[in-house]
Amino acid sequence: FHTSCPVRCYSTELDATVERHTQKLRKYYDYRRSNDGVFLESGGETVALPPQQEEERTINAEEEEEEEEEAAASNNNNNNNNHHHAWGLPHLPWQKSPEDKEKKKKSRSHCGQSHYHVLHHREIKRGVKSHLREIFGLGSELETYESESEAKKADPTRLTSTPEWAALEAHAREMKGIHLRELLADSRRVAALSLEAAGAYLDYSRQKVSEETMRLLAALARRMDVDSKRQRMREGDDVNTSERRPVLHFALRAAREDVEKNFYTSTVVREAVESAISVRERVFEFADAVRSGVVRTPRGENFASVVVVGIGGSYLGPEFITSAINQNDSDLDLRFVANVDPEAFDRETADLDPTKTLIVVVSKSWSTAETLRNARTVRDWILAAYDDDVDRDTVVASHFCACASRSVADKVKAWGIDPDTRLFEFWNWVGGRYSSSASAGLVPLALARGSSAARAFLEGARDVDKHFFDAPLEKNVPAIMALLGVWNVNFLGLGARAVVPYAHGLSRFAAHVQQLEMESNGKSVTVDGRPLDYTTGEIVFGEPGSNAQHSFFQLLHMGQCVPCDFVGFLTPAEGQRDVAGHHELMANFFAQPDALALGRSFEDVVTDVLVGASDDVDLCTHRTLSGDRPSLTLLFRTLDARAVGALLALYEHRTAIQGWTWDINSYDQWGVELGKTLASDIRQHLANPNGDALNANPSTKRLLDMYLQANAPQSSSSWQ
Ligand SMILES: O=P(O)(O)OC[C@H]1O[C@H](O)[C@H](O)[C@@H](O)[C@@H]1O
Repeated sequence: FHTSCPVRCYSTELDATVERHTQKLRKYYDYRRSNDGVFLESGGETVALPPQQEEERTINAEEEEEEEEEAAASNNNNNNNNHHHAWGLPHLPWQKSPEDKEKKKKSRSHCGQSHYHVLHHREIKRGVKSHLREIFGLGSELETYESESEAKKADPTRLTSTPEWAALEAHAREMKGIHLRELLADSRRVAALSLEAAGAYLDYSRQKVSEETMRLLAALARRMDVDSKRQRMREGDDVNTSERRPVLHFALRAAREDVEKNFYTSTVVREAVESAISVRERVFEFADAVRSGVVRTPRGENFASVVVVGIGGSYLGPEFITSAINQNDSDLDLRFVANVDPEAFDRETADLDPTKTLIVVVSKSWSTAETLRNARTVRDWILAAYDDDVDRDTVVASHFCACASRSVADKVKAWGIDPDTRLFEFWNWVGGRYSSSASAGLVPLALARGSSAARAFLEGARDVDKHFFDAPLEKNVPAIMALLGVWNVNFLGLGARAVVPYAHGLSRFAAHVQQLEMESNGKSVTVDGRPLDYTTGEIVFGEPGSNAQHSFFQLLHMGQCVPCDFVGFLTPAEGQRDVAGHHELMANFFAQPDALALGRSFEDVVTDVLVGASDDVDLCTHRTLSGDRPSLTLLFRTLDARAVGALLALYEHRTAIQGWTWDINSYDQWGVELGKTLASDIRQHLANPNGDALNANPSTKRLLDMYLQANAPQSSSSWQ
């Protein structure tokens, strides 16, 4: 309780009482309120903070802004009135009544995402209060507790209380009013807002930013100590604070030279690099032996296919990298079975010969229910294909290998896999979604595409690691991408992002980035447990271009504004000789960002009618695109293993910089645990419906009854 108590978020008058109980709690109650405002005692100094609450400030700012917008719109309306009449447009009610404004104000407080900030804050506050009541026997003192959230809001260490945050809020009001058409007309801007590093060229001139915006964002990141957090990661400190471990996935692609030349100096990192190299070499040796037929099936035949069983980080990254790197030689046929739906297994294995299939089970924890179930299904499938001529243990030992944490070696052994030869371990300093450069990604990649492709992949990632650790934030590709995300989410209110690679090989890239970012940065408390009052994380989705243009791009052009990452390649992918086809693809790649940014003005559409190119006056408003929709362009030379490694590392580091700026831990995922626990109770209930009654709400009970009825022998269930 003492070290994790979130009470320290709140101002309190409780010190005197609490001190009677424990001296240690004192540091959690260091706020004082006075009638003049809020005072924070910090290191013996008292800092006065303005009494106005942040929520009020935001609402006032928004109102001012709205009034400005209304005034601008009304001017615009007067200027354009002739158009409206000439083209028969409906009257547009620019002016809002005072009642409308009042209604809007009411509905705005605690709506959308901020409802959840308030909810989480209340949840913790309620818990803390009952904790104090039960453990410390506090009673009437808690009355004062109700008003303490004001002090919390004025905590100057909180991201939203920093002067840099306020400066960005003010700056955003200015930038919102400048259309991208105007910004893009400035020829100096492209040079200022683009850079090349580690084989990647980033153009972010189509973001709604100026050089000043970037300066302010870097200042915010520095205020949040991003530079020193990055250094702490590089030195192997426990930056994953809630799990008390370092975060060292960059060590997985380091070379010995990086240690010898003191790029990495700490003992922790040096040891990590050494362990990574030794497992990596074992992986490559094994993969080469399988591919060359030295390692064979129990019947002495060559393996023809590989089935990788894993889920989440043990699936999405490995699938992304292996499908992106296509060597087009005599590759082993590679399949992934992730979903616990039996259909996944059936579909992926229907055309495979089990006696010639090597199985790679990827699970860091070796306890993920879906993976263990699928692994059992695969084992049964293989065993069933053998007559009694080969003994069961030999079949499992020959057909299976494992990528898992060393700490679960016993469980791997119990499964029938020899931990000394067939376990390719990774360490607790590699998070699941960061394990593509660990054995989780390297075993499938080296088996399917060869060890030289896997080495090139690691080198591409290593180039980015070096750039990431060395370059200042202003010249750092992943840092710039990260801060643009913060800008869009927190200052422009754009919480989603589309990732659109113009390369068929990157079909699974968006799914990987989705997990990487959403699991890393979707958090509700700061690293030290304080409830957040700002949004973190981005809603990431995507499909490869040009397919995406024909599915969700309509909304991006005319509906909600969703910033996009466009990823493209200057030359066709390795082995692809259809250059004209690549031109066709890239014509779309270059066109879409401009269509989003520039849109199509009403005047332009009207001109079509005037010159006779179109005769449908009624469609003028339908065909107008307001533009001003931000995107960034990321270009690589060609889609090869090196570029895939670079892409992987860029997005990993982007995620880190955002997490540090948002003051959250990007390396835990407590949110996914609850669902697993509930599923476990339900699983038991489904296996034994007549056993102990399930403690569930009426809705779930009813749904389960329907389910059990439908699956009962001779079911006659109906939906009524
Ligand atoms: O590799 P495993 O231990 O099987 O974990 C597989 C996945 O399951 C979890 O639910 C996590 O949300 C993921 O981060 C993890 O990658």
